[in-house]
Amino acid sequence: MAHEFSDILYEVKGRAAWLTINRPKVYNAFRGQTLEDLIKGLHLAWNDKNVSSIVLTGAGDKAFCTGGDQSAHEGNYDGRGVVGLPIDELQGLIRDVPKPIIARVNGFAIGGGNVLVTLCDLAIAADTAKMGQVGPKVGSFDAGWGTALLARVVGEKKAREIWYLNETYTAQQALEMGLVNKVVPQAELDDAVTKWTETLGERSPTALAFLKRSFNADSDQIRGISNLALHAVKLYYATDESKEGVNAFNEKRKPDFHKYVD
Ligand SMILES: CC(C)(COP(=O)(O)OP(=O)(O)OC[C@H]1O[C@@H](n2cnc3c(N)ncnc32)[C@H](O)[C@@H]1OP(=O)(O)O)[C@@H](O)C(=O)NCCC(=O)NCCSC(=O)c1cc(O)c2ccccc2c1O
Repeated sequence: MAHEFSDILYEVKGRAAWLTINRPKVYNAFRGQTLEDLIKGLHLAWNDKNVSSIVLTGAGDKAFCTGGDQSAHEGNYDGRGVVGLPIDELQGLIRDVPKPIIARVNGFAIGGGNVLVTLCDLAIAADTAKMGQVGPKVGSFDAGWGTALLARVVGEKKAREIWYLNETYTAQQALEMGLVNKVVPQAELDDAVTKWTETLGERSPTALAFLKRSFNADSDQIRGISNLALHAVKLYYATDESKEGVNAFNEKRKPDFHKYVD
């Protein structure tokens, strides 16, 4: 059965559903509709008995996902939900789908894109991929999954460095800090991902589902911090300080936050 989406591609290959964010002109940044499509696609994959694992990726070779679409961000984003994006629903769903989700990191994974990698069960990166957080540079923050779960994955000092300094890390550095499981040459990315989806297709789905739930149970209180932080971000987005970050990115200049120091 063909499924119509505007912002993603949905394809079942073997026993895996591949969800590809298809907005290469904005480096696969997401707007409200992109998240609606991803949510629908994940539900499709969850309910498809032929699907035993899910691949999340971005179109082209430049970007996996660069987070919220800054051109669709005027105080709030352009969709539904607390900040105009059903981001809490998508992030929760990535954890709730009882099937392993592999991030196929084909390029930049920045901001909310990096949070998606953090949330996925597994991640394989092309050697050309680059990862990082930009929140304090662009007037945003994704606290909860973006911070507390990241700290579990890479360690607290590293997570603080990533969020405070906003450097861009290579795929090899991401591997060393435990943010991705494997790095392969870009030309071998699809083969590496397919090999893992084939292996997962041979494993007991019920055992995998129990394992995923058990890993989740240990960190699920972070969901509460995420929900709380989303409301904090909504208040922050209404400030001139946050708007300076968004405007600076869209105007391709450095932000000037000096006057906001308390
Ligand atoms: C990814 C980059 C580091 C690439 O830099 P580079 O210099 O190589 O290229 P350009 O900057 O010129 O980008 C090329 C091209 O793509 C457009 N683009 C890139 N990212 C975005 C984006 N996110 N939105 C819109 N457009 C984007 C860029 O404008 C260029 O277009 P041209 O037409 O001019 O060619 C660098 O681009 C970068 O740092 N991008 C990320 C910018 C960003 O601000 N991302 C959002 C961060 S905030 C966020 O993601 C976020 C998401 C959430 O879901 C949240 C949920 C809850 C709370 C907070 C959240 C949150 O903060």
